[in-house]
Amino acid sequence: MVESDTGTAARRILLKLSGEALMGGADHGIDPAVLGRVADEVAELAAAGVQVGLVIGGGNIFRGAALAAAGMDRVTGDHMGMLATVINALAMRDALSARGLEAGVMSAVPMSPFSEGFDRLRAIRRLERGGVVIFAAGTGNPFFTTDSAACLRGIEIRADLVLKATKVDGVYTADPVKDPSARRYTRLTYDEVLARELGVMDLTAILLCRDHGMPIRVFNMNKPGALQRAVAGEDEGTLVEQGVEA
Ligand SMILES: Nc1ncnc2c1ncn2[C@@H]1O[C@H](COP(=O)(O)OP(=O)(O)OP(=O)(O)O)[C@@H](O)[C@H]1O
Ligand SMILES: O=c1ccn([C@@H]2O[C@H](COP(=O)(O)O)[C@@H](O)[C@H]2O)c(=O)[nH]1
Repeated sequence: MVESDTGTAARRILLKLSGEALMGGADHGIDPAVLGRVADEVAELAAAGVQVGLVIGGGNIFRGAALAAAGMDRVTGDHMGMLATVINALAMRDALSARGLEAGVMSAVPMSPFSEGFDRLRAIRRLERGGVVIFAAGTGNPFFTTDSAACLRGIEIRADLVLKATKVDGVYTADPVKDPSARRYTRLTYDEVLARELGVMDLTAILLCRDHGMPIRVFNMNKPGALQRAVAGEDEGTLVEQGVEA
């Protein structure tokens, strides 16, 4: 367990990693240095007794909406996007296994022999004995995203919180990549994110967390130590939860 005197330390987390962030400086694919650094951080958490479930996006390979905008059938595009998340999950399993962790991929769609199928109780048992579970293929359904999959799996495995690791420092008044004058929130309620349509996560995911009281912390995965601080309950990025005014 990671200790903190500034907040509640999480015992079990669902960590959502942006696929796009895995590209590093490239314009697609997986940068082995970024993959290795993230795997090191996950291994550090596991060694400290934190139970880690992972969901990785697919934006470094394919996104269904982008494929549809280029003329492809949307459902086929989403299937390709879900397959992209499986590729990322396999890469992460390899990196975690190389660090001595018991790491398994559980796919939302049958993918034998590449991956096991999703099994909630088996996932919880693996987490309880110190293993890491990577939930792949999103929710298994088109028209969803891996943000929703992360919140769904987080709720299913009874995680203490969902951590969204992304390329920006938290949730802002507007997309900070497009608007340099955007200001970061420290805390927000689910309803504030929904009412202000803050685009860092899809709103379906926020609704799901609101309905099940699952807190979400958004933080920058490229900031050294940010993951550890987020798990320790320290003031890092933006916390989205019930009933706390901004
Ligand atoms: N209000 C906002 N606050 C913060 N970020 C925002 C906001 N609106 C839009 N964004 C953008 O949302 C992005 C979140 O992207 P991220 O790559 O983490 O998500 P993803 O689409 O879930 O993952 P993937 O890269 O795998 O598709 C940020 O990089 C940021 O540019
Ligand atoms: O439940 C899901 C999750 C994802 N998809 C498709 O995969 C890509 C990649 O996921 P990101 O969250 O964008 O990283 C997504 O764009 C969808 O096309 C899905 O269909 N269902």
